[in-house]
Amino acid sequence: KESQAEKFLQQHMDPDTSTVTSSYCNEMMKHRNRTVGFCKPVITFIHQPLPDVQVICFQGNVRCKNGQSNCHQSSSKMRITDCRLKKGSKYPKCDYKTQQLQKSIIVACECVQYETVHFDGSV
Ligand SMILES: Nc1ncnc2c1ncn2[C@@H]1O[C@H](C(=O)NS(=O)(=O)C[C@H]2[C@@H](O)[C@H](n3ccc(=O)[nH]c3=O)O[C@@H]2CO)[C@@H](O)[C@H]1O
Repeated sequence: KESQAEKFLQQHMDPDTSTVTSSYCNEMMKHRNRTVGFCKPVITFIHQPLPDVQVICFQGNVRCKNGQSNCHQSSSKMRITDCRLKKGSKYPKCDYKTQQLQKSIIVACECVQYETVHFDGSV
């Protein structure tokens, strides 16, 4: 069974892509088998080297959306792509809008290895 940290990498990391095409999200959601069983409403992919993301666990500590206090906000903007489910798309035809952005991101970190385990949002 993959750990939360491995799941985060699988679900959110794409360091090798710098610019995306309009079909990026639909392709990624298929390749990363993120559309198993239902269409996830929002998924963000991060186009930064892994160390740039792991260091966020040592940056601004902020409250998570779920009230936990182990979220951290990146002190610099990150190159990301937001994939948002288009209205009216029905599983298994999950149709996503691709939006490339540069924003500060908020992730949750596990205190043990200080690994990113959850994407909380971007601001
Ligand atoms: N503080 C914590 N500390 C430790 N663990 C924590 C904590 N909080 C949750 N987990 C765990 O994380 C796991 C998980 O997958 N949570 S998830 O909410 O579904 C992820 C969201 C995110 O993937 C995506 N999204 C959302 C916005 C956006 O801009 N971009 C974007 O991609 O949508 C999803 C739903 O919002 C789950 O096991 C939960 O228990």
